[in-house]
Amino acid sequence: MYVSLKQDGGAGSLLCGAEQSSAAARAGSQSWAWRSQLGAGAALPASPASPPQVRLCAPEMAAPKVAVVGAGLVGLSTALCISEAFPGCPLSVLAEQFSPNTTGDVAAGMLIPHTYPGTPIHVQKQWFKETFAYLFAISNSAEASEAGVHLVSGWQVFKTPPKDEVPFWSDVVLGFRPMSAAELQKFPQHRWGQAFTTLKCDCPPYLLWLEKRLRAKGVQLRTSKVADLWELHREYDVVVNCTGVGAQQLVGDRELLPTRGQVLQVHAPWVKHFIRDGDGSTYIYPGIHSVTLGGTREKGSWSLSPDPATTRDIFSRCCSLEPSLQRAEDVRVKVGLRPSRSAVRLQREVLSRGGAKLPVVHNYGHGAGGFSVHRGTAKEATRLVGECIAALRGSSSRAKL
Ligand SMILES: Cc1cc2nc3c(=O)[nH]c(=O)nc-3n(C[C@H](O)[C@H](O)[C@H](O)COP(=O)(O)OP(=O)(O)OC[C@H]3O[C@@H](n4cnc5c(N)ncnc54)[C@H](O)[C@@H]3O)c2cc1C
Ligand SMILES: O=C([O-])CC(=O)C(=O)O
Repeated sequence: MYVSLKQDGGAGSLLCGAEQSSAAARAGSQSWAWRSQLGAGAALPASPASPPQVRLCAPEMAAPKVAVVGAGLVGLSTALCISEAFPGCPLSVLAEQFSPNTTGDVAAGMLIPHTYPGTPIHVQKQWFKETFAYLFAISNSAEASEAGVHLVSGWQVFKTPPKDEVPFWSDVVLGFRPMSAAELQKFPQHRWGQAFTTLKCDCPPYLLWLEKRLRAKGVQLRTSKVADLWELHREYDVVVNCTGVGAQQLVGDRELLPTRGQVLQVHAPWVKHFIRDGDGSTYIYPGIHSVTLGGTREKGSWSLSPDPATTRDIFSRCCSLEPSLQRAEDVRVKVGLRPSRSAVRLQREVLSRGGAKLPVVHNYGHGAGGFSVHRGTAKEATRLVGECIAALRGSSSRAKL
């Protein structure tokens, strides 16, 4: 894959080859030109693997106003992708909560995919690949420490070898291999394991980095609870729904359920490698400033209160994997609700009332794997926003005939 540097409106942006060619394909079907807002972003370095910028020119129609509802990992990364692809469209992020009060602020932010049974594996793999490539570029840039994005190596250990010894994501992470006998000696209760290097996004830093990039691009970030997406139709032309588990109430999605997760964050700076029990119940994930110990998965529970018995249980399970954690200090307990669904909902919908219409793009339901796929799903949501804009243009020019 080749990389080229594109100067545009005063702000450089790195576009990778594959994205440039799809940009050309998409731009071919849209021939508008929006006012460029790129000047505001000139102080920041280029975004790694930015999506294509589509120049749209419709003198007869103002640039469509876009609202992203939700300021968690998914809302912020989707807004960033939209602002990179459609720099002339006024964009706002509206959310009841921002970092440090979102689900991603609880998560370890490890890139180890979880399988969505309702999404084809090749699609999940593509989302993971795009996300990995995007974050790998950040981890290799001078932005890495501010963004909280870093490489981490370690082991996933199993009491009995899994059916799928080589998971679909094995050629995306770095250096995937079976563990050696010497490595397995560290885990006397486990018989088999995988060693690899992956990426981790520490939060809040990663979320704050996304917010900073959005502000630099002139995106408005507003605290606001939306009771009904339709209430946005007077002010916005396209709405993107990234409300996580909040979508259950907002759009009445009964397939979406919370999966409660409790984790501990501890000070144990000597722990440098991640350890994950292959059954997913117990994990130790070292970050830049603390180590995340987990976890739990309680389907259907909406409780955000930490449970002291669960805290003791997590600590004891982690100590049995890594006994040196007995010396860990400064234990903080966090709880979050994973937005669980059989498949991420990535879909266009047109709401209509009394003859008026509001195009909506849904992007929610990332469950336990939001970090692993967020850039890939943000790109797909951005493509769907492009379709909404093209449809608006079509109806605007038909109305003029
Ligand atoms: C304990 C735990 C550990 C995890 N570990 C990992 C991991 O290591 N790797 C990984 O890939 N994933 C992990 N995850 C999963 C990951 O954190 C989630 O998939 C991801 O954070 C979901 O992001 P989101 O933006 O969809 O949701 P959220 O962060 O919940 O954001 C939803 C946003 O929508 C807003 N909102 C909701 N309703 C409304 C409304 N009506 N009006 C206005 N705003 C609204 C909220 O205020 C918020 O801003 C973990 C999750 C948990 C809980
Ligand atoms: O399972 C893991 O490795 C971490 C995670 O994604 C979660 O707890 O949701």
